[in-house]
Amino acid sequence: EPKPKPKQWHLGLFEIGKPLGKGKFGRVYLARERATGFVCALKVLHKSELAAGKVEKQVRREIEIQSNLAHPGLLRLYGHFHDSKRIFLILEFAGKGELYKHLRKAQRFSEPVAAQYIAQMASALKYLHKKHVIHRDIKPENILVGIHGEIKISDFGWSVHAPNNRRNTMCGTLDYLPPEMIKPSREDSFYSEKVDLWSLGVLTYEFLCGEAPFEDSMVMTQRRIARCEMTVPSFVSSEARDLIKRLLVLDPEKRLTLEEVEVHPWILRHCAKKE
Ligand SMILES: Cn1ncc2ncnc(NCCc3cnc(NC(=O)Nc4cccc(C(F)(F)F)c4)s3)c21
Repeated sequence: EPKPKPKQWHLGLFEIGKPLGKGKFGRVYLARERATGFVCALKVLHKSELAAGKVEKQVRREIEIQSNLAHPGLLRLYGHFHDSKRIFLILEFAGKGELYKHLRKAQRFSEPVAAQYIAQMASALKYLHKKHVIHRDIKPENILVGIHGEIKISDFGWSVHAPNNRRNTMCGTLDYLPPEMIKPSREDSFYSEKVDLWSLGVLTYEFLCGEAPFEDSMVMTQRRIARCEMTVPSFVSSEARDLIKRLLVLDPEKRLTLEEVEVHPWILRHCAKKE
């Protein structure tokens, strides 16, 4: 049936609350829709900054991609609107904020906690990949925590439809990028959803060790990723080590599938589904 006509959102509909964080492109505020009391997060982007960063079309793509997604493990984008100078993203509010802050505070997560988070990531990524969307920017900074401690993958600014050989100038940390995105074997090389599986491996390592496996200088990081050179500390259990090793595989096709992640012994041991 025809999609209901989206409401005409505008800033006056919201009461703006405390700042929740600031990213590279603008700030996020707690907000409440006056008419309904509905609490959300409002991300304010300045058109001039987006133009300067040449990322307007990425924001448009994010809005388009996100408007078709609805999963508890993905932070919802409910709508957007703009005025002369700014674009506003109306986002689901994640009550427990940014996961990376919890990780830095705890230094590293216990194996049961890390396994629960990775299982939730796998479930959310399964939904995303079924929609042929690759996130491409899975890292602690892009994961939020809901009021019940559940994870929410957020910021689809770098997501694309698979398969994709778009070679955007990636900005920010290389730590999470798979080899095929750092040094595509051939000019027209395509990469697939498998890039998110590599990042899931990096995330598992960082949850358990408190730092990324290939952290190093820019050049060294690229070389270590390309050669998959990393060592897993001895305090990491052999089952967790096995999962990391089966995700951080150079050949994308040889990485575990999300289904295999969900039934990996390390995941099953810590996330026994309540029968
Ligand atoms: C901190 N915090 N605490 C609680 C909480 N609850 C909800 N949200 C929070 N924070 C906002 C999380 C985001 C979700 N979606 C985003 N999307 C985006 O920022 N897109 C975007 C912008 C500019 C440029 C580009 C581009 F094109 F360059 F990629 C892409 S940011 C919260």
